[in-house]
Amino acid sequence: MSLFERIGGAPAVDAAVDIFYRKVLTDDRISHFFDSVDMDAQIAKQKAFLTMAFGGPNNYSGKDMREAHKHMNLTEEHFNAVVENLAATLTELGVKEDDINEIAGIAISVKDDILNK
Ligand code: HEM
Repeated sequence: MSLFERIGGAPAVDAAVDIFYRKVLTDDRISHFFDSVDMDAQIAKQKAFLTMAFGGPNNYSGKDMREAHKHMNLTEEHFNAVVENLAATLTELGVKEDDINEIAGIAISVKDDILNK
């Protein structure tokens, strides 16, 4: 069973991304990055991206991670804040610790791209 199926499929990813961005937008460390972002579009892209990253159906047609974040001057602290908000969201939704660790590992695997290193 894929990670996508284990955590509860599309309804679980939908719930997770909605709660995740609510947290991000109230997190002073990172909310400013989203000031002029169309959040409905962002939420849709993130749902498609995470679905693909978790081994679900691949309908992601957005930018690759390096291209998407290139001009933001993101630091390790920004990256860690995002992962923290994602892990807190998954914990709230009752996702098992092993699965959260696997998801954190996926996030870390794209870290150098996100930070443009
Ligand atoms: C594991 C880490 C991350 C993942 C998987 C991720 C994923 C994505 C995806 C899929 C997009 C849409 C790309 C597109 O427009 O086609 C995006 C855009 C964006 N990301 Fe991330 N991201 C991550 C980390 C971060 C961090 C650390 C920040 C800032 C704190 C950030 C801020 C943004 C912003 C502001 C956009 C919108 C760009 C725009 O529409 O102008 N992301 N991200």
